[in-house]
Amino acid sequence: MKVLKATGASFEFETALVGGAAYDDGGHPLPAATLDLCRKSDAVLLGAVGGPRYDQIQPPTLRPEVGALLPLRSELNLYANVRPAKTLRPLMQASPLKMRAGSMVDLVVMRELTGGIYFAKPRERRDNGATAVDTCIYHRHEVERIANRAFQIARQRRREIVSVDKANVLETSRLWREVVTEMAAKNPDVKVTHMLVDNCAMQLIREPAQFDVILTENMFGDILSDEASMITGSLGLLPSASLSDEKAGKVFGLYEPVHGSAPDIAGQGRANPIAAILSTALMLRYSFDDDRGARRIEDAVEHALDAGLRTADIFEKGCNLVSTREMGDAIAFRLQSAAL
Ligand SMILES: NC(=O)c1ccc[n+]([C@@H]2O[C@H](COP(=O)([O-])OP(=O)(O)OC[C@H]3O[C@@H](n4cnc5c(N)ncnc54)[C@H](O)[C@@H]3O)[C@@H](O)[C@H]2O)c1
Ligand SMILES: CC(C)[C@H](C(=O)O)[C@@H](O)C(=O)O
Ligand SMILES: [Mg+2]
Repeated sequence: MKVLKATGASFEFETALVGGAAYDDGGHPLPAATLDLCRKSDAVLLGAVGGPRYDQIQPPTLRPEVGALLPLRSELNLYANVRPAKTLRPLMQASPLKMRAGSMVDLVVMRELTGGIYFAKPRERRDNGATAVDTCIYHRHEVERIANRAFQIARQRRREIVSVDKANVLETSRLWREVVTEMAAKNPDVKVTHMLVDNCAMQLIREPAQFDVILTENMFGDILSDEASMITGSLGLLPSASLSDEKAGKVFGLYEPVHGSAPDIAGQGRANPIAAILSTALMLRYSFDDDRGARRIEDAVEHALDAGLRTADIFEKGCNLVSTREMGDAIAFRLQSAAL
């Protein structure tokens, strides 16, 4: 919010509880008032939910992830999850991969977000708990709509989609591949290839530069986006946009970092705020049709890094170690001074 205010544009902010904070307050991680407020808004900024304090709540449907984050995504129809991963120029050395041309990354994971094994039923225990069941279901229209968004995004980039699945084993993946193949024939301006998810996990480390758009289902996208983040240097750098259908030229979206609540470092001023800050840039780009504003935020982030500021996760010798707040302040300050 500090960074958005520093852009000089006018926003009306309202806040609402979600996750553990909402559970502590009223016994439910997604209060009806929070969902209503999201529905009435043009866009939602979300702070990560979850943490060890809430991992044992029974039933699991009252936990922050299953009881709040997933219902928010499905209730708001946020089926298209855009997760860009890009090597930032000042952080060329921050990747644990040996830096050579092939290990630079500039890709987008297009993750299907409201279907698959995260949502399908039955999901239950049987035999007094000794057997566990999760179900993976995909419908043709769910694949079509996320693939359509991937084609749109690819057209703004290098026009290459790698569709990632496990079609050698899973029936849902065979449907996925069938539908994407049909759609590729109708969109010949975009190059579409297919890759099995285990190979993709390996190729991301071997030569991440080969990827432009990775189109994939819910759980594979969750895993591959965390993997892609590390190629850029830290999970603390990766933003995400979860988008609904376009209505009357407007795209409703929820914006959050790819990372979680980082309980191991929470409250110590060590978390990198850049993933959250870059998520506000995606908000301007997708929900407010303000690409210039988005670029200004992205430039301010790069400026702070160019100035040598580093939170602990991306610290390198010779740089200036700063706290979460100091990094946020520096980025906001840059935006304010650039606006003068
Ligand atoms: N969108 C969300 O709300 C979301 C996403 C992922 C995980 N979670 C939840 O978060 C909790 C913790 O999960 P986890 O530990 O597996 O994943 P996590 O993403 O919270 O943390 C994984 C590792 O990355 C580090 N990290 C994460 N964000 C960072 C940042 N901004 N700066 C520096 N380091 C950072 C953490 O310190 C940790 O070592 C769980 O309850 C999980 O369900 C929530
Ligand atoms: C917290 C969890 C439910 C969530 C997911 O798996 O989608 C997170 O890992 C993410 O990537 O947004
Ligand atoms: Mg995840």
